[in-house]
Amino acid sequence: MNTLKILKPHFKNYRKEIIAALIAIFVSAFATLYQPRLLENIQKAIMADQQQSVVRDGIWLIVLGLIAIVAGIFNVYYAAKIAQGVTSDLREETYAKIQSFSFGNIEDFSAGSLTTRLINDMNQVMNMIMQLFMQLLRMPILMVGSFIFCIIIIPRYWWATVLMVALIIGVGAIVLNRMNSLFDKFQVLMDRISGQAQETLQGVRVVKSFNQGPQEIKKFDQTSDKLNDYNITIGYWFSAVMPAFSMIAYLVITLIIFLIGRSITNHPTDVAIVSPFVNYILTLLWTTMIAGMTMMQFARGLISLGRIKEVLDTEPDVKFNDNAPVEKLGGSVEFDHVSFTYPDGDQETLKDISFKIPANQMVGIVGATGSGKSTLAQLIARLYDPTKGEVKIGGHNLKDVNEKSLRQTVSFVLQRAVLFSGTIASNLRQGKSEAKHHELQRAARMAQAAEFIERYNDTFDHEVEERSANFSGGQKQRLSIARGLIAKSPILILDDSTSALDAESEKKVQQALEHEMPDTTTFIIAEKIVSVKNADQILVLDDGKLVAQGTHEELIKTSPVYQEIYKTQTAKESVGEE
Ligand SMILES: Nc1ncnc2c1ncn2[C@@H]1O[C@H](COP(=O)(O)OP(=O)(O)OP(=O)(O)O)[C@@H](O)[C@H]1O
Repeated sequence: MNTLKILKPHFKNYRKEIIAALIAIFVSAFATLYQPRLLENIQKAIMADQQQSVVRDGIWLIVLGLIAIVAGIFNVYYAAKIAQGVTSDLREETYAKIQSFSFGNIEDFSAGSLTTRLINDMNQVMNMIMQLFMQLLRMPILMVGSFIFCIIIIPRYWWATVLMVALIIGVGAIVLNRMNSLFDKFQVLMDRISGQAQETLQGVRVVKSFNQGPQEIKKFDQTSDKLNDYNITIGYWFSAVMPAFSMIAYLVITLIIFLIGRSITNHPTDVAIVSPFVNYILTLLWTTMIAGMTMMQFARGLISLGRIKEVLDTEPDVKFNDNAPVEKLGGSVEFDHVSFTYPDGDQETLKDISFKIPANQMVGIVGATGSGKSTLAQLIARLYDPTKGEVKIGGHNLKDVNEKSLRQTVSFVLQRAVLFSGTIASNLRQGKSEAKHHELQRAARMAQAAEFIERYNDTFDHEVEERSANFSGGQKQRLSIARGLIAKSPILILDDSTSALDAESEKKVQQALEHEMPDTTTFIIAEKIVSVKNADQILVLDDGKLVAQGTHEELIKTSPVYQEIYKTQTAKESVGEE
């Protein structure tokens, strides 16, 4: 029930709709309940030959029927409005929360799981709210009402009604219990099958190029078959339980008719109560069944709501200081005894790193694969916080700054170029929303992207398809570099961002950075030393430690790690040349 609390603030926005839905529930329930009573009156009036009463109650019967229909329509309308509105607000709240998450938070949940929660779980919650305002509140009224009327109509046989309710609840509880465990397993398999489909479709190129299609189909089929088995078992239970409930109800009805038949000479008007009694008993039967099914759906909705609550209850593990002024922080970068362990890691990825970089320098970061280069860069952009030590930009500890200040100061071009569906312009403007056309042109020219953009008839308005499937790896990298350059931030990080560029283009990008952005501190993470040879200084990482710092000329003389990397790379190149 604690879980339901997260809906409370959202329900407050739909007070009027909730009141309207509740009124509709009461009206439709009352109208439904009172119709058999009118039927009883009509039958009694017919038996007593009271023509006027027959007409009057007949008209009332029709009016009540119409009221029930109209109230039912209103009920569905308002229930849908509340369910859709509340879910949409909750989805927006959850999405905003996810946006505040650090990389670490997102990795903890996994991006796939967060997507499932935002879409599948939200749908379950929507159904749950819809059921709450359509069935869950209406069914108890109808159940209690028809139970009471059953007893009022034939008080001397009250025990028959009680017997039926007891039997139905008993059988229902056994089935509900069994169904719940089946639904749990069903849900787990559903998650698995959607995960499998998502993974395979996202990696469709790998699947096809390694001819993994048949294996993937087999894996998918296995899960799908299991899902089918559960579906069939659930179907069996359903197909057995409905007739069982009906059988119980009809046994009770037969019993009552038998008992009434036996005493009809003493109570001749009892003929008129048979049909309303049957009506109430059947209402009691179907409302109990619907209540049971609704409760099952509600339970599934609660599980989904719990999964959403987990997201909302998670505190972002990187918190910014909203009270600090929004300003550009300056271009100097300092690491003061920084160590870092990934949230799910068991050993330090960065170990006691200290360095100071003055503003406007070009800095290379080199080291073997896995030595911690990207991790170090991510700490400058505060995608993670150091486990020990401090990272400072322009003399400010990053823990004390406003998020806007940091984003205005640091532009990060990631190792894997990611573009969003839209246009080339909309992607570049993610770096600076108000960028003018000439600024787009300038950034594209510096990133060596202008040439291929100009070839499109619609240039910067050219469409970027979903997952940027209509661009080559090199084109994506150039566009993502242009996006990083557009804001002219004081600090620019290029994390192996030129790896898909040919040597000539890479050189041109670097020259453009040097000449056109002299007021920028640029970090270039590179696999190849040749990419950073001209940097003002180079940081050399080895197994998470900063083992050397200096210019290429200095390092080639003093750093064994650097010499080793350089030797291997030049040896490879000369073998390649031969
Ligand atoms: N998100 C993560 N969670 C846990 N461990 C990680 C994560 N990202 C990287 N690591 C680990 O941290 C270490 C350093 O990774 P990092 O990406 O910083 O290296 P790198 O020097 O940039 O490598 P490369 O040159 O291959 O890009 C690696 O051992 C890697 O397995």
